[in-house]
Amino acid sequence: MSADPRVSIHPDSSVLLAAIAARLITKLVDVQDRYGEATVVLTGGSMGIGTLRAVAESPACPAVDWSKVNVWWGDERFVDADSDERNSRQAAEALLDALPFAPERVHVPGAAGDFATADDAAADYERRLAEAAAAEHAADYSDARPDAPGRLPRFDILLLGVGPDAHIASLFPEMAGIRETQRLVVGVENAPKPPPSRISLTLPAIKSAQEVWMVVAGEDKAGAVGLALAGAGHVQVPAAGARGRSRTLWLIDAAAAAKVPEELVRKEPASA
Ligand SMILES: O=C(O)[C@H](O)[C@@H](O)[C@H](O)[C@H](O)COP(=O)(O)O
Repeated sequence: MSADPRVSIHPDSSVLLAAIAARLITKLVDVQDRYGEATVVLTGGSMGIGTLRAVAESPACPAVDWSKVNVWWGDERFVDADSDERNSRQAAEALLDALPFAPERVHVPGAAGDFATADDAAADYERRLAEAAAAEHAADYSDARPDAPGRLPRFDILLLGVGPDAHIASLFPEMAGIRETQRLVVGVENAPKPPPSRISLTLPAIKSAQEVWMVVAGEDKAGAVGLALAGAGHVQVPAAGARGRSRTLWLIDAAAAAKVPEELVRKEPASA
């Protein structure tokens, strides 16, 4: 089961980021109302980190009980733990350090100093996901979630940026990661976007999320966005394969929307 994409276009990237932040806060509050906790999967890049900064700046930020938010990463750069290139470190600076997140709920993928290879760190991350899935299974959170797949905890919202080549997380066109159908996490070497070593959820893991939100801005993304929404194959255009179980939301600015098929466009009010 997966949801067809819906597209929401905002005039520019700063309006877009504020709108994504408002939407994310509202969604986290709704999920917490229902289950007592909520799970978000973060991503890197300017839009992934910009979203977190916008959440921190939002007046509605305190509406979320941040101590009951579970955090995972859709991908991480396999570099030393204290490197500024780490998605998790950038996320900490943008949002997590300023709020009362519970350390045991924040699941940072392994770093280069702790594992010999990105594959080793990926295997560790996959094991931790399975442990979280098993723990959830014993708790109310999963009782309310009969559709949760066995090897993954439930992901309520999974954020993805999109590269100009249409990569998502660290799944790049034509490479092994985007072709993976069994493993949930892979180590990636020779990524075309630096740094070259990375860890990434695979498409089956991404597609387990209840909601997948694609957060994209800039005219250099228009081609990738247009192809993805026109239904290209996911091996060539990884972003085309990203789908949530109940919602697939493309939150994009006008520049990135230049090549979106007209029938998919749903205009947001400028003030949204
Ligand atoms: O670690 C990373 O580099 C990312 O997770 C990557 O998938 C990113 O989200 C896209 O490249 C979009 O990045 P921008 O938002 O900066 O264009």
